[in-house]
Amino acid sequence: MSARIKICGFTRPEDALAAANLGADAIGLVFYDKSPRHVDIAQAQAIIAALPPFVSVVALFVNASREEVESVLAHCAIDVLQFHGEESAEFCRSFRRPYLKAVRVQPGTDLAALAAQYHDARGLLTDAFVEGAHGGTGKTFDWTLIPPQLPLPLILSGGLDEHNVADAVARVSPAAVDVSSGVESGKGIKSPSRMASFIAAVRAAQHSISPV
Ligand SMILES: O=C(O)c1ccccc1NCC(=O)[C@H](O)[C@H](O)COP(=O)(O)O
Repeated sequence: MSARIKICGFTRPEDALAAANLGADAIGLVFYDKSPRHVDIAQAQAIIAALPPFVSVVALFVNASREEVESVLAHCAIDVLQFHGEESAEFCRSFRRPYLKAVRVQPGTDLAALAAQYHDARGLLTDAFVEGAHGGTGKTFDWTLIPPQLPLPLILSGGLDEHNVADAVARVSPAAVDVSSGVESGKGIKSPSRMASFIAAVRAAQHSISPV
């Protein structure tokens, strides 16, 4: 299986279209108003409208209320929910949509227990633990903290870029990789050349692992 690629934190339709044309499988929209990559519903609708078919749209929340999540679902064509805060499994599954649970990994994080807790998630997204931040930090974490066999698909995230993603794919064999800062020219502004280099690095790493 080739690693799928999600690029997160779009604020402009043209960047999302460029990502899709370069081969990204999914784009992420941040509905968290403390993020520099935050989008409102109107911005999200414009970004989604720019996408070609078969690119998944992931809506990201940090400890949002039920009403906030439902409002986004009512107004935007969202394929997958991504929860980046302390949301319970019961809350995550209550929307009856595919969801990802993000986990900020540090020594002592029990990923196997979290995979059991969020067993109906489409995947566990592992991100770096940075005090006071919920994501989008551009920081990596110690990938050896990831157990070799998790019962959920692993989406590797946190500080990935065009220089380290091939090594990450070779070491961790994730089901997917997720990137935000590492393909930007500024907060929320995605660089087409960095996105192209990132995607090429993932594909090259995959090819060297399984050439056919
Ligand atoms: O992107 C943000 O600003 C953000 C803020 C709060 C919670 C999550 C956020 N992003 C979530 C993502 O999926 C990022 O892609 C992930 O954290 C990795 O970010 P980076 O290390 O910058 O590649």
